[in-house]
Amino acid sequence: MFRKFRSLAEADRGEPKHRHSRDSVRTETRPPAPQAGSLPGHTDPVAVGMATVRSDPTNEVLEKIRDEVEHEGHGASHVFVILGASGDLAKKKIYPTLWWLFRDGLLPPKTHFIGYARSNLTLEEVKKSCLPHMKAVAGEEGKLKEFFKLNEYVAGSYDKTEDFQKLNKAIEQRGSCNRLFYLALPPSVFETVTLNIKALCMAKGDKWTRIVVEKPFGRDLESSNQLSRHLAALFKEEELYRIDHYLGKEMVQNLMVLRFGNRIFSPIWNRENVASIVISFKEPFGTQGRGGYFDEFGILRDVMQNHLLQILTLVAMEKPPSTSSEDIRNEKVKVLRSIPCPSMDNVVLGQYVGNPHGDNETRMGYLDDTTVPKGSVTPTFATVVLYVKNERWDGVPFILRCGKALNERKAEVRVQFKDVAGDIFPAGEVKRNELVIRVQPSEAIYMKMMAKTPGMSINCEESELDLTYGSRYRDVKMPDAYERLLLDVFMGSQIHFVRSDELFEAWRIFTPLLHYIEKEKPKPIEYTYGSRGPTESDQLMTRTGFSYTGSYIWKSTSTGFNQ
Ligand SMILES: NC(=O)C1=CN([C@@H]2O[C@H](COP(=O)(O)OP(=O)(O)OC[C@H]3O[C@@H](n4cnc5c(N)ncnc54)[C@H](OP(=O)(O)O)[C@@H]3O)[C@@H](O)[C@H]2O)C=CC1
Ligand SMILES: O=C1O[C@H](COP(=O)(O)O)[C@@H](O)[C@H](O)[C@H]1O
Repeated sequence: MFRKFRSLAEADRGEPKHRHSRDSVRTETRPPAPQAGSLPGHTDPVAVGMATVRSDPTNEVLEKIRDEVEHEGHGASHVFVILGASGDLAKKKIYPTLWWLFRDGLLPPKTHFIGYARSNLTLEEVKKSCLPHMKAVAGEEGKLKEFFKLNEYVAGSYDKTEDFQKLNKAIEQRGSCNRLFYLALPPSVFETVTLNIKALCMAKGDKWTRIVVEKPFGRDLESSNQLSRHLAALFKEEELYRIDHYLGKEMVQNLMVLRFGNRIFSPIWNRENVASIVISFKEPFGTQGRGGYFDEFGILRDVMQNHLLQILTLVAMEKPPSTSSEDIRNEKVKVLRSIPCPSMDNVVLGQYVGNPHGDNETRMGYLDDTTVPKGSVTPTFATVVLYVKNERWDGVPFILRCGKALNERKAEVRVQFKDVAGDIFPAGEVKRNELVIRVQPSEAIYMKMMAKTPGMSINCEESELDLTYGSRYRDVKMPDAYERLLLDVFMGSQIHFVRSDELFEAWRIFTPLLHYIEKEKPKPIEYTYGSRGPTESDQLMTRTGFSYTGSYIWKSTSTGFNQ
């Protein structure tokens, strides 16, 4: 009755050959409930099957998980502490995510939530600020009330011992419990907060503590290493969960299955066949008053060094021996270690200016944002071409592109294949194949390919094999990236979290470029709000191996697709 599926915990233990149905997991081969204090690799009954929860059109899996949570929960209490509870991330992402997980019965029973921040707030005030983002609907009032009943708010500084003693007391009120600390905090208080957690708030006895860390993980190699050393002195690597929320996105997670679950791609996934790989991130809005934060980091640190580079590793890595987090992350690190720092010739930096013909918002350039320092040269757009110097990829450009205030919202991976050798068709008729994995919006995988024009003609035309999720998986509700990732933290799976050596390599690749920008302050190329970015970016892409013909026309036949 229930679909056969593997839980993330099973995957993380690297058990490729087990294909238990949910029932068999429960009745026959289910691993023992984790002992309190267990760390990654041990199955948490709560999380079993979470990867497919929202994919089941009939919600049977969801029901089943609820049932298991209720009847087979191993009994430990959990306290989830949100440090920085008064902030933007907490109200827009963390509280809403916890609410959705709670609402769907996916959290362990006896989970409590403690918000902690300097502001003197009441729980009622925290609730008021989060509610608009929680998307609760009519009929959920009772459940919502239950959720907030499990919440409390503690006001305290980020550096005083007595405040963390107070926090610890609040946690202890919940009895002996596993503790999760989510650091939704500015980097400036990171060190003092973690020192205080370690000194005063760790779980006792057989219970575990997990620390979830949000980016930025430093601002260059040196500062990141310093932070890593600091954290390593306090916590074990398996206690640290460095979030890159792109690793929680459906299509990013799908890369593994697409690549290693299909025979068809593996033989062509190499330098013999691939001309270029473009990994893009586009946003149609500017800094929207967040310019103060953004200006300190710029688009390279904000998006490219983390999200796009993480995607690159999943596209380029060799097949790991198993699906365990360590095996996967070992392969990702190998890819990063094969990437030399980019040369300035292979970099285009841009900054948006207002569109004089636009509306109020789009008329504003980056420098018109009052929170941005005057004359800032911080890039809001970047294209950087990287090369993976290994046997599989040597010479293939990995073109990373990201920008704010562009013409559309889009994140995608575009694998462009080489021209057909010995072409027998009229010159220019046959275009390159492309495999496009659209991460957002409206998830899709499509292969652009040549086909005979239907009918009496014998011409070739561009067409596609199209897996549009909106029509193929019409009733599926995709979980938000944070939902998957927070559940992973509860279950102790680190597959979708960044390990410290990955972080080291990511900063190694980008630090010389970042330092060059800081020192030399090259003026970024202006591009208009709402455009595709600087034309110099297209030129760089063409020069390094991407070919754009502009001839492809997509005809949507799907009713489920709404772009
Ligand atoms: N299942 C589905 O939902 C499917 C949807 N489609 C849709 O069809 C449309 C076209 O498909 P797409 O694959 O993008 O094909 P296109 O050939 O239109 O675009 C290919 C690539 O070329 C880039 N590009 C666009 N204009 C230029 C230019 N002037 N110079 C250089 N590069 C350029 C685009 O980048 P840039 O981002 O900069 O514009 C894009 O990366 C898209 O909206 C796509 O989402 C297609 C197939 C299936
Ligand atoms: O990490 C970040 O990501 C968001 C984009 O996330 P998405 O899930 O909406 O694609 C970006 O807006 C922000 O600047 C950056 O810090």
